[in-house]
Amino acid sequence: MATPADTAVLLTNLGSPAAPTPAAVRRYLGEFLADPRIVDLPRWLWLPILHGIVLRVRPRRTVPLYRGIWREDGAPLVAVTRRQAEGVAARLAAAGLQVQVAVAMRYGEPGIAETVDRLLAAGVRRLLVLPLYPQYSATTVASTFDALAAALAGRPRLPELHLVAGYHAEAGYLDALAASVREAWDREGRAGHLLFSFHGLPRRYAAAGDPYPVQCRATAAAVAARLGLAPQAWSVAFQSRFGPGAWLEPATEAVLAELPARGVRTLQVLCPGFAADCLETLEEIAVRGRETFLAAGGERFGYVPALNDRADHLDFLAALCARRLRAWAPPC
Ligand SMILES: C=CC1=C(C)c2cc3[nH]c(cc4nc(cc5[nH]c(cc1n2)c(C)c5CCC(=O)O)C(CCC(=O)O)=C4C)c(C)c3C=C
Ligand SMILES: [Fe+2]
Ligand SMILES: [Fe+2]
Repeated sequence: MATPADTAVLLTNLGSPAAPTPAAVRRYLGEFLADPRIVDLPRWLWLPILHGIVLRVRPRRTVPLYRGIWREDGAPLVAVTRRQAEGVAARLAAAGLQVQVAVAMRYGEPGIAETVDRLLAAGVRRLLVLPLYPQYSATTVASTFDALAAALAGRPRLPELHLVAGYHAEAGYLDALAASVREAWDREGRAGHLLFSFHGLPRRYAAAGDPYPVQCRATAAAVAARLGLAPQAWSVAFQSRFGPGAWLEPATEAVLAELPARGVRTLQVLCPGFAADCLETLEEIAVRGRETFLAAGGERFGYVPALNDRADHLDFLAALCARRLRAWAPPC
């Protein structure tokens, strides 16, 4: 079945600074951390802290980390998302679906507003938005929706919209994760433990009804079942804690420091919540996480890369889009 050419698929992800420089990191963090979905403190309290302290201090720490992961084609997260879009576009075309596939970042470039403007100017009347966050969170998926709504505000003519609000239990996603672990086992041997590390979240967001931690645990359990892992051979932890206050536990950093004392000498870490490798995986886990585990007495540490542009990942993402597009009744 052919879908009209006035249909577009928009793949979105979080975004990265435009360059690994203090000014670019400050600009990116300023946009990111001013999002009330990310930091829900009252504006009168948070904005002076953000501008007076965080944006002065944090770039000093993270610019060198971004420099360490930067590649010829820029920030890994953005470069990988572009490759994902190319792969999804090729697969949808091969399946007979005539759609444009575009990329936008929630923070930084290319922005959601400019991308939506461009698509609408090109005649797009139906927009399928796929935020590349497998586990739903208000901080990510709902924030993407907010940006989309802002981009459309005041327009006389809105497109039809479809938002994919997570895919944590989709078989194609879980199969690709399990395959990526099996390939790591073939490459470097099977470690004594598999740690599933997800990006963390303030505990009060989960208490207010964000299903994110429940979905993270469900994803991990489903992958562990596919791999036939015994209960003691895997566990879940949450990384990338930011600021004071209680975040989801256990913290990845603490688990990495404790595992050797619990008899785990060889470890592999999988980060299923990240559709593309980024600062939080390539630096926080693959570099700093490794150091923490080895310094605590661990002997072998392996980071299993994100699904990135693996063929099975792109097959799954394209199939997900195709299913939603085909179920979308033609406009009257
Ligand atoms: C209160 C702060 C933060 C919340 C809540 C949060 C949720 C959240 N983030 C991701 C995915 C990513 N986060 C990334 C970087 C990053 N995250 C925060 C803070 C919060 N995230 C900061 C300040 C940063 C920037 C880096 C730093 O200064 O430490 C990234 C990587 C970006 C990159 O450029 O590579 C991703 C991806 C999810 C999935 C999530 C909620 C579930
Ligand atoms: Fe984050
Ligand atoms: Fe981090």
